[in-house]
Amino acid sequence: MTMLRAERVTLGYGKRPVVHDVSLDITEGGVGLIGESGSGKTTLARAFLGLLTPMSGNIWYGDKTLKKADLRAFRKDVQPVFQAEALDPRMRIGSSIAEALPRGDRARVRELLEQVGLDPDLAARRPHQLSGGQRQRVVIARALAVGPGLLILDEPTSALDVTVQAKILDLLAGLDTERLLITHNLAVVERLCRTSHVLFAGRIVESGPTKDLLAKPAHPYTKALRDAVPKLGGAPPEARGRTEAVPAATGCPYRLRCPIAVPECEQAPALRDAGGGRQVACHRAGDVT
Ligand SMILES: Nc1ncnc2c1ncn2[C@@H]1O[C@H](COP(=O)(O)OP(=O)(O)OP(=O)(O)O)[C@@H](O)[C@H]1O
Repeated sequence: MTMLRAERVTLGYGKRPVVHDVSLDITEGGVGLIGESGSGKTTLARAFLGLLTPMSGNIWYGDKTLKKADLRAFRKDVQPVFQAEALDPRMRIGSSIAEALPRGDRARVRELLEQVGLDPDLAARRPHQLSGGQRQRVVIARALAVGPGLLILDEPTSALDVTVQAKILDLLAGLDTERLLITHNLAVVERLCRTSHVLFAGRIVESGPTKDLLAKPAHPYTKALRDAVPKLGGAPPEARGRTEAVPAATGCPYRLRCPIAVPECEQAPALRDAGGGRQVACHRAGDVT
């Protein structure tokens, strides 16, 4: 079942588009948006939350566009999970969660704290009296308060150390709520997202089942992301192409960094079907391995 759908969405600030002609469905099993800083992940998430109106294209919620949807129902059903730093430092944890509940139901606050693996007595504390991992659990409890069908998570674990990260990922994996997850961390999408989309310079360059995409990337950028994951005790990742080059304004946006670019890449490749539920925008997709 598709909960939300972006249909040929272009997004920007002022007149400057930063996400170009993106189509994607939020389906069961978790959907990941992967890409480096500035690739447009947060911008796309803001559009899915109804906080940014597309310059063109539509966001569909069921059979209605967000412009026409019942926004009260939508706001209950689709909840953001913000970074833990967004918690009000002056408010007690219990009040922060109660604020999200109708009539500030205190018994429900305790239930929610238990659901995210926290001692309900922590409700009396303020955010600075909790660890980073505990704070992130509070943020998740707050998002779950209204019983959403979909969580939109922006780097939910990036501020945490690896062992705490793993516990938060276990918690998220155990929830029966759908999720759209934004991250630059491939291990996170591997754990939580059945399907992933790789964004580069505001364009989807590759999509497909996460496992297949990481096992056998069809786009050189996906491969570079995968190969850049540091391995403990391993050699540093091989530097390929010019990793610092800005995206090309014309043709394939990745071509200035791409180690296998050819003159044909001056023409922008379309996102095309690559079989097995995968799509890729690369003239050299067959040569990436
Ligand atoms: N409020 C804003 N006003 C103008 N430009 C913006 C605004 N927010 C983001 N941008 C620009 O839009 C582009 C995409 O930014 P976005 O935050 O969506 O990327 P991101 O992939 O989420 O990056 P990060 O991982 O660093 O959060 C960038 O070029 C950024 O400078």
